[in-house]
Amino acid sequence: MRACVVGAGAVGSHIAVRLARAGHDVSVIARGAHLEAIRARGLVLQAGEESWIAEVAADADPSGFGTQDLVIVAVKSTGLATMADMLAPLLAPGTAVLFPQNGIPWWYPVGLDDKPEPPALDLFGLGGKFLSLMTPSQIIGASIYSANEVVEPGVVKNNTPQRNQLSIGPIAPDCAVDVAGLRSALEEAGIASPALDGDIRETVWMKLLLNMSGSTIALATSNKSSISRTDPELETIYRRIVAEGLQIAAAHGFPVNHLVDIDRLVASLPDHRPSLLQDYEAGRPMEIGEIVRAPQAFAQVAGIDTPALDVLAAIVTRLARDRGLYSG
Ligand SMILES: NC(=O)C1=CN([C@@H]2O[C@H](COP(=O)(O)OP(=O)(O)OC[C@H]3O[C@@H](n4cnc5c(N)ncnc54)[C@H](OP(=O)(O)O)[C@@H]3O)[C@@H](O)[C@H]2O)C=CC1
Ligand SMILES: CC(C)(CO)C(=O)C(=O)O
Repeated sequence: MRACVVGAGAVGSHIAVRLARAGHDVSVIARGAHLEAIRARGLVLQAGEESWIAEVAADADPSGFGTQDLVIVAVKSTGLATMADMLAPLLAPGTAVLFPQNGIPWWYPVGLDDKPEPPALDLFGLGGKFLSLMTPSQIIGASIYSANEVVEPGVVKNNTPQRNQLSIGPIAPDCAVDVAGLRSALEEAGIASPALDGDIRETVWMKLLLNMSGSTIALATSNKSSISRTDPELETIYRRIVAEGLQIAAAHGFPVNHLVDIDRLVASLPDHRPSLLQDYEAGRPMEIGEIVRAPQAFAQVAGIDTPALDVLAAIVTRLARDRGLYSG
């Protein structure tokens, strides 16, 4: 398979190295010192006791890579608009395009069946750009559980070597992608990708439960996600926000309570600085809109009170605005 990872940072580099190790023809789009290091020394993945180097083609400009079987758009949601302008040379009518962002994704309303109308979020405006480049039948929705960090240019550390899961699914009924084949390729590369019973949006909501709670608490307190496990008072807040998230998801047609074991969620909170905190500390634009404000907006249109989320949202939005990292 010819695969290009567009925006090979923490998550994208992890996937790129694993796919390359599994024998796929992988290229990456990166920039700055990270790009220079990949070109000079290869892309390094450290996972537990293991360390691998993948010699992947790397560039800041995708136009030389040609069309692909798979494009993984692994930038933050905040980088999607710019990246959309660069994607065309990679795309053929049969290219599968996978979006593994955290939070409510831009494609949420595309192909949504008879579920309640979502709120009108600015991020849904990205549909105009992407759907001029590809059809919904090419798009693979995704939700990723895999904790990664670029620890130095060219080197990515995986903080959850025991659990790396990329759940994927079509966003629309007329999907033209061999999703089962793609899942097998991911599994063979060492990334779990279980078959899903329901709509990929269900999985997106289940992941969002973790980020709207654990990532915001970690950001507000400058701690790893595990602080919501080791500090009893924060654990209480974490549980309240997850409960609120479950109500929001159910009100929007995704009742996932029976799939969520809150004690297991608490027990598995990773020793990892969540990407939201990584961005804050590095002074990069933050996914406050997608991870924090979006679930609030979904709650509002459904008439659901979210007192715990609202407190955290006010604090982390203030933090992000004060550093100019969120302007919504
Ligand atoms: N990190 C994690 O552990 C997890 C992250 N996620 C989600 O995955 C998504 C990706 O996150 P993550 O991997 O952490 O993000 P990163 O910021 O680490 O990676 C994105 C990469 O894309 C690069 N990039 C952005 N725009 C361009 C451009 N125009 N040209 C070339 N390169 C570009 C960035 O470069 P630069 O650094 O120069 O901006 C960066 O290297 C997010 O939605 C995140 O929430 C989900 C689960 C876990
Ligand atoms: C908490 C975690 C690692 C789960 O994948 C995550 O989503 C993030 O760092 O943004």
